[in-house]
Amino acid sequence: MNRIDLFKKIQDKKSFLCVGLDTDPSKIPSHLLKTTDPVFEFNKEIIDQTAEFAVAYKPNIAFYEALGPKGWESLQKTLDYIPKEIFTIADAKRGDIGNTSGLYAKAFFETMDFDSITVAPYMGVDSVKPFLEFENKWVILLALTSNEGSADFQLISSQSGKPLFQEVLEKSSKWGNPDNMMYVVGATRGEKIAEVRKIVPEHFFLVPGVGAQGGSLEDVAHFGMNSHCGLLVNSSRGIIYAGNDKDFAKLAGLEAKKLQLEMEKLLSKYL
Ligand SMILES: O=c1ccn([C@@H]2O[C@H](COP(=O)(O)O)[C@@H](O)[C@H]2O)c(=O)[nH]1
Repeated sequence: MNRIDLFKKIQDKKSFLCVGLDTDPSKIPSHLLKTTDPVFEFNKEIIDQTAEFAVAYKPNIAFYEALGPKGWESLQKTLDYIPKEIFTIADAKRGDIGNTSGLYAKAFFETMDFDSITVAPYMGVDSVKPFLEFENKWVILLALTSNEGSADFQLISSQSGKPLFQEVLEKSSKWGNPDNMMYVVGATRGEKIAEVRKIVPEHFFLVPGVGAQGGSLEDVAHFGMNSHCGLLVNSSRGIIYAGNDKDFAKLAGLEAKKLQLEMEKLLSKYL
């Protein structure tokens, strides 16, 4: 899916919602625990109830790999179940020396058919480029993350006097282009989102941190939206754990709808 297709989906659905599939077995409602694959059954019901409101799904890979081979199987089944027109993100935060990155890319883009993967920029150009060699696939590079610890490195001044996240954006935006690279920018970063937008006006941002982490959707749109929307805003726990009984998926659908309606208003306000 290219940037224009993604924008079209956003316009059609009046939504830039990404639903995070951070499926924790300890939070799965008890009636599903007797099925052969509770993680997949949970995801399936969540997808059924939220697909109408979402333009992307983001399974966080940690939740699946922690379960061993069975977890990878649940992940693959989940990926296969997501409707083909919805953008998929492997939130894996990979990146290593070139030949190893190449195999991470093969794992997520070929063995599994994700549209995109999150990548850490710390090891530099040769760790990121192998992911960019896959046609119609996207790298989503960590730029300014939503967690408190992001200040430890991302906000410190580099040799040039600029904060490190600015160096990451300026340098990495030359490795790819707005049609194969996005950036992770936390919803908790407020006005700093505008600083990121100034450096990379055309790129999409994947924005985690609304919902459970308390980031403001209004601020994200105000500081981050561009003429193609340029935003995929993720909520994981706030949606998928809206309920914990037999009606969990219905409640998740209602949460997704609530966010979609807010997004619809923001799209007509800023576009
Ligand atoms: O800066 C970042 C980068 C990634 N994440 C991930 O997004 C989701 C957020 O989950 P919520 O439950 O909506 O808080 C989760 O998978 C994180 O690992 C992030 O939060 N911040």
